[in-house]
Amino acid sequence: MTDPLFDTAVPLPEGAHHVPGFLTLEQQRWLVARCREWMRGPVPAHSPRIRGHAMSVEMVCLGWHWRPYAYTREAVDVNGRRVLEVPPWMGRLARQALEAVGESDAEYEPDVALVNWYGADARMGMHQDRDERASAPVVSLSVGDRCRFRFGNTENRGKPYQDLELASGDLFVFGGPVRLAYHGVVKVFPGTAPQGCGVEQGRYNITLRVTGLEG
Ligand SMILES: O=C(O)CCC(=O)C(=O)O
Ligand SMILES: [Fe+2]
Repeated sequence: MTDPLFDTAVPLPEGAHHVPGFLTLEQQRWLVARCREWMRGPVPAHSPRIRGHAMSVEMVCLGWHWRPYAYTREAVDVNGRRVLEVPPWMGRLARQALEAVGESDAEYEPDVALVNWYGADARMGMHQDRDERASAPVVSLSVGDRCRFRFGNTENRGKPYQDLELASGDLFVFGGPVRLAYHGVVKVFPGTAPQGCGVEQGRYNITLRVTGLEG
C-alpha cells in the first residue's frame, strides 16, 4: 500500500500537484475501455523508436501524433493514418483536474492526449515534455498498477528529483515554473492494480497537453 507519508514528506515544487484517487473506480474502468478502443486504431498502439531503440511503452495518440521529437496529424512512423480527435469530454476532465489542484482555467483545451501502456517491465526514462509550443500545464492520469514516478528539475536528468508513487486513479499536474521539469517512470509494480479499475496487470497513463500548434 502507498504510505501517505511517502508523498507528503517533501512538498512538490510550485506548479506540480499530485491528487491521489482523483478518478473513481467507475471512471477508471470507463477510461480503460476507451484506451483499449483507441489502441486498436485507426492508428494502432506502437512503441516509438528513439535512436533505433523501441520504447518499452506502447503508445497511442489523440489529436496529434507524437514521435521523437515532433507532432504531426498523421502517424507517419506507424501507418500514415490520421489520429483520432481529442474527445470533448477529455477537455472537461482536464479542466476538472486543474480545478482540483487549484489551477482553474476555463480556457484550458488540450489538443493532444498521449496514451501510454506499461507492461510489467516497461518504464520511461527521464525526459522533458518539450515538443509543445504552449506553456499550459500537462495533466496526467494513471490507471492500473502503481508506479514509481520520478519528478526532477528543469536543468538536467539528474538530482535533485523526488520519487513518488502514482496509483490507479491518481492525477498529476505539472505546469508553471516546473512545466519543463524532467520526469520519468522508474518502475511499475506488477499486480498492484486495485480490483475494479479495469486493468488486471499493467498501467495506463494519459497525458493531456496543449501543443500550441496549428494545422
Ligand atoms: O506514465 C507517466 O506517468 C508519465 C508519462 C510521460 O511522462 C509522458 O507520456 O510524457
Ligand atoms: Fe512526459
